[in-house]
Amino acid sequence: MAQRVAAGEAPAGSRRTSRVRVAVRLRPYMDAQDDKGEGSCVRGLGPQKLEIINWRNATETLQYQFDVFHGEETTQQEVFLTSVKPILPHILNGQNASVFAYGPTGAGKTHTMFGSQEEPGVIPRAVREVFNLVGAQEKGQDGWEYSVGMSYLEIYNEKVLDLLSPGSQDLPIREDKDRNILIPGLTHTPLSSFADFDTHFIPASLNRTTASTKLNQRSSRSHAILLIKVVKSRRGPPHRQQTGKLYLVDLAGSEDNRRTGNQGIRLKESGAINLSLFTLSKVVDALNTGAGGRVPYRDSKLTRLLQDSLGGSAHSVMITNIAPEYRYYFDTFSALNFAAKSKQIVNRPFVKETILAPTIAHGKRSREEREAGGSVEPQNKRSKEVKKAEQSSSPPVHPHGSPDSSVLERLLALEKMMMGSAERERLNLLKTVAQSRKEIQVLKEKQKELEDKAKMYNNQSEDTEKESDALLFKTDLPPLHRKQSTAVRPRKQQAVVTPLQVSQVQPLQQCAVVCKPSQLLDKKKKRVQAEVGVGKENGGVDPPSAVDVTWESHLDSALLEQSRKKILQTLNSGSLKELKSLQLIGDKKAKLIMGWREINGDFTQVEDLKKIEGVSAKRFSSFIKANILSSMGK
Ligand SMILES: Nc1ncnc2c1ncn2[C@@H]1O[C@H](COP(=O)(O)OP(=O)(O)OP(=O)(O)O)[C@@H](O)[C@H]1O
Repeated sequence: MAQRVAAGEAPAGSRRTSRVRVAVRLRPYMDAQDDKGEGSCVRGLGPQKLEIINWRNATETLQYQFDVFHGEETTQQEVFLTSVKPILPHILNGQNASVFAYGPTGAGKTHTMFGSQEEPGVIPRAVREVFNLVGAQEKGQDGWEYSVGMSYLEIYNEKVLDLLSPGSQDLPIREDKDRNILIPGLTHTPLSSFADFDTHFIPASLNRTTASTKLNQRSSRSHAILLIKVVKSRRGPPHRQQTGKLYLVDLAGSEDNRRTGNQGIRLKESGAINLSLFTLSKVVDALNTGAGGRVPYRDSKLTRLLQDSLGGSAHSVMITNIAPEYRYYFDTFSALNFAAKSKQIVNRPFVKETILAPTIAHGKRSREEREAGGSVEPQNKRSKEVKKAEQSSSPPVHPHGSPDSSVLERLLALEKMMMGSAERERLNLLKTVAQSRKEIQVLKEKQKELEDKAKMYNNQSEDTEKESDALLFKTDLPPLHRKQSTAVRPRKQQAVVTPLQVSQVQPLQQCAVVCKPSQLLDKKKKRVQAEVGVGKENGGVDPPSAVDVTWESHLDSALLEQSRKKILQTLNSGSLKELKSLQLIGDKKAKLIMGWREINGDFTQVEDLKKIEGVSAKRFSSFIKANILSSMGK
């Protein structure tokens, strides 16, 4: 039976909760994945750093730092040597370890973990190394006897299935008194050598659930978990035994169902996949921020199973796989935010450098050119274009080439969801009354600014509009940029470069909230506001000020704002009981809110409540009125 190393035998400091080491691997750019020929949206900056274009502003990049960054040209051998080999000796000392590949579908997880005959991945290399280490110990006659064995399972739709015994039922996960995680009924096969491992592993891998999705012909629909157990027994008395476990995990892809084209069974599968990955992200976050709070291992089968090999005294490495093509932008951005808890915005026209020189993206530049870091275009032409692009101010990137407001909405929600607990606490503090008042003051000023600009905009003649369009189209930018320039021209009016972390306060959106009826825009202004993207930023939801405000007009705008914030706070962090304490929210609605929150993260604004099943616009109006009035004691 698995027995973890006694405290006295563990190397000093190993009983601390370990951080999960995070490596990022960028797979090579593939023409076939880039039908628009847009090039890469992400690139490496060194052994730990990379940058991705900022979706809010194409003239900026977001830089991330990780424990290790494996660039496009990194070999399987290098990934293994840097990220995996160093943790393997711990298995022979009765400690646990886990290596898991995370990332969007099609980004290279299976390649990293399994590889191919010619380029074997982490799994075959790690198992071979375990046998090498055991062999070396036995040769050294250290007084211990070693035995190696394997189990192999998949978690599919939250069911634990034995890959060494296909057709088996969902297996239970248990914990013994020493907090070891056990799976009664799971096949354990003793192994005598690496060749022996291969004969069991290869056919069992074919039992894994895969399917073809729009993004990957052979997409893994389950989390595949290989367990290698090393049991070490003392030859002579006193007879003691230590067990070390190594989990090698190829996670199913994190995915956006709109892109994968998933429906029916595929949609159900990805619901389960995304939920367990979301829990994994919470676990990794809790371990790495060391907040000392509850680590939510029990919230999914995947994290429950990995509980004794993730955090605690275990050694864990997460290899986040990402793809460079623009069509993966949203997934790459999500994966990076999952993996890193900090990032930096840098003013740097990444897109211009990449896209204006298509030969770079297609890998056709000579080695000298790459090493020199120069572009194939004449320097003066490039710098002119860069300048033009900078002047066109803050065009947001439209990942996957479509200016879809729902994608923007999801990016905003994602940023919010990915924030670490320290930032959450900071935000909670921000929500004190004093702070709120200050914010409202700023927002009022911005509101005035917006109105002035809307006025100015209206005064512009059609001719001027045409003229400026012509100017924008005169640039030599490729189609993507022209499209962006047109689509986002009105955003010039809010070209504020803010760190992503403060995106909680969205000036335009909040301006709408503090509007008084007397300040309401007339029809023409509303049209302009729609053009400047107020509705889009809010995911197409009407700004509340533009709907029913008659009763609100009698109330102090600061108090109104405060009440809305309070309601939003309850929606985002309230328990079932607290949610039910809201007016017009019963047990069913409270549960639906909790479910929505679990899948989509925080509500960005109270209007998001309309996305909950059964909450019509009318019902929402009654809800907001009842709750605001009740919070004011009227
Ligand atoms: N580093 C790499 N070098 C060369 N080819 C790669 C690399 N990474 C991935 N590929 C190729 O990209 C394609 C997709 O990779 P893979 O199947 O490993 O993705 P995945 O993340 O496991 O996807 P899914 O989650 O859908 O299973 C495969 O054809 C694979 O061979």
